[in-house]
Amino acid sequence: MTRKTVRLALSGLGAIGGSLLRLIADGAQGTYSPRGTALDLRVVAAVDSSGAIADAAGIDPAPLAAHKAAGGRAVDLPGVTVAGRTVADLLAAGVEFDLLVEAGPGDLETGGAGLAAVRAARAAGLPVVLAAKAPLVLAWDELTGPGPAVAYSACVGGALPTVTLLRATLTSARASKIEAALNGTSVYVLSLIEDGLSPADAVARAQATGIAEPDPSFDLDGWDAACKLVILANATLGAHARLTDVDRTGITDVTRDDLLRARATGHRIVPVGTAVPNGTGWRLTVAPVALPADHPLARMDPEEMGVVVHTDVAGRLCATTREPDAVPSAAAVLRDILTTAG
Ligand SMILES: NC(=O)C1=CN([C@@H]2O[C@H](COP(=O)(O)OP(=O)(O)OC[C@H]3O[C@@H](n4cnc5c(N)ncnc54)[C@H](O)[C@@H]3O)[C@@H](O)[C@H]2O)C=CC1
Ligand SMILES: N[C@@H](CC=O)C(=O)O
Repeated sequence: MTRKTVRLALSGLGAIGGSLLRLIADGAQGTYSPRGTALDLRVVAAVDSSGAIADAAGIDPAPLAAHKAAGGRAVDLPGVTVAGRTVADLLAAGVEFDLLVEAGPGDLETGGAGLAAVRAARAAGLPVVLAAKAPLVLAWDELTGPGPAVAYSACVGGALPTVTLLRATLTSARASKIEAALNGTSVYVLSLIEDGLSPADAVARAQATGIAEPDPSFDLDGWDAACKLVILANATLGAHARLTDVDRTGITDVTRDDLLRARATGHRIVPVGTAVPNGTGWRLTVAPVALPADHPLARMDPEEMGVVVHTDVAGRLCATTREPDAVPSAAAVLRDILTTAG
């Protein structure tokens, strides 16, 4: 069996980055890639809002995760070299790595530090695994065009391999509609409000799980769902969509009375991203929708996300995933690392 060391740079050390570090510490080393190579994953660089750190011998992932979980700054971790503030600084300082994982906050205006990090890595010939969606949504053609690989399965429904599933299905069938409830925070928050929690308490509970965005309005106003719909539509329908193409309504105006009234008439209000053909392309919408109780997305439990694809000849395909915290998305990042580097 071939063994290969993969040197990782990890940008973003929060819920996703921390969970990934713990997965690596718990035994991802030696994990077999899809091509059968045994991979030894070594974190040689890490970046958070305090700056960039490096150690060519490897930064022990468990102490780094514990340091961050305790509120520490990366640059204060004992025994590492501080090498500037960004991924570009790491590269300029001669820090060598094989793959960048981008798990920092998203900036939907400019792409922010995340997009800059991805561009720096690719300019250096390095592949990238994304948890952050903003770089992909803003620079779709660039990041999916020629150049080093960019893997992004964690961006579109956590551990649920939505893109793989839809691409396989649509090889021999045409989609007449896609329905995607892929913002876990909105699904969870609406369920808690229906159970009687105040909106503020419901959001606080979602934040405590680690699934909410650093700024939860990114979830509640439908931005995260819109990003996921754009990525899904571009990756599987060839939609060439941008964020501005999505007709977006968040969940903040949905009240407990609305939720209970829907229940009383045999419905459930679910935040859904929908893609339907509009003659020339695809009409993309994100909105809370009252679905009949027997609809697959109405049957989800509060911690589930799901996707439904209606086709001409392959029937109606549904898939759901239960993700109570950020670990399944970190597992999706790990899956992309193994697939990309193995
Ligand atoms: N939490 C989840 O379940 C999922 C999150 N994502 C995406 O992954 C990304 C990270 O999410 P979380 O870990 O939940 O966020 P988080 O808020 O828990 O962590 C963000 C991390 O980024 C760091 N950071 C801030 N500014 C930075 C900069 N300029 N350069 C590098 N790092 C910087 C922070 O110090 C923190 O360590 C987001 O883009 C999110 O949309 C994707 C799938 C699931
Ligand atoms: N904030 C997101 C996390 C994953 O993308 C969500 O709630 O689904």
